Amino acid sequence: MNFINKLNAAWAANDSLLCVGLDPDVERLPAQFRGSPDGIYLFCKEIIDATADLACAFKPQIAYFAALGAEQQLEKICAYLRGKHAHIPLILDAKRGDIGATAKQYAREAFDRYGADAVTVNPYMGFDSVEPYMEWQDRGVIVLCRTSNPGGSDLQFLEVDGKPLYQHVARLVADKWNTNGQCALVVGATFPQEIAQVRALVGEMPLLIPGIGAQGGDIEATVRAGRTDAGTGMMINSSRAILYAASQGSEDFAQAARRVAHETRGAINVHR
Ligand SMILES: O=C(O)c1cc(=O)[nH]c(=O)n1[C@@H]1O[C@H](COP(=O)(O)O)[C@@H](O)[C@H]1O
Repeated sequence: MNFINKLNAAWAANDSLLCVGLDPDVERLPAQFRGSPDGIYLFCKEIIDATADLACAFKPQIAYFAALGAEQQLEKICAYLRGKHAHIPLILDAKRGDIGATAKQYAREAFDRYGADAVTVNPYMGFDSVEPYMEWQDRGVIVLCRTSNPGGSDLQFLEVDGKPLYQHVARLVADKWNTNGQCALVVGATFPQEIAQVRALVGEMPLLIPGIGAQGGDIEATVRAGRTDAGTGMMINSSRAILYAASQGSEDFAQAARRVAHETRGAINVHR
């Protein structure tokens, strides 16, 4: 099943637009996982099992693994997801962007090494830097458009031909790059007005929307701006607010993650 079909199926099966982000910061892991050679994997595995029926996608962020030389644990997490929760899309958050020959290697990393259903990429270097990912026609290519961070405005808000740059990215991806129907866009929950602008430009294209939870994005405004007529169209990501939901020592971390994931899915669904 290709990425878009798998996403549609997961939206329906779990009645969820919530993407659970896997950003395992060793400093914040419960004590039993710190210092253990497989600790990151084991922590993420418990989070995954605690939230798999509440999520429409899982999104591991590669930097948390690469910084520690812990790619083998990421490989194990991806293999576990593909085996035990094969119906939930696996998005590798890598935000790659490079010349075509190098992009091909990044695509092999995301799709062959980690077996991801989709990967995040940066459009700054243009179509030939994104095209290599599209050779994997059954996978998703999720292009940064209007990112959630304040500094995203430095470039993405620059006016070009009377429109902010992020709108050109949205149009370019929707009208030209998405030849195989496998693209999605990243738009931050911290900018609901821009989510609405992007939705108006790209029709039903799925949007990956990080920025609720730890970054403070407004769930109601996000959902109202980004939903499609079918009440779907979004992968609304939360990472730290779910991973580190347990208050110091007083609550089991996996139960706390489940509680917050459940509340977040509910808060999203109220406005769909
Ligand atoms: O591509 C992303 O996932 C992404 C894009 C963006 O504009 N903003 C953003 O926060 N992200 C990622 O989404 C996650 C947000 O994490 P929390 O703020 O902890 O929910 C991190 O893994 C970020 O790298």
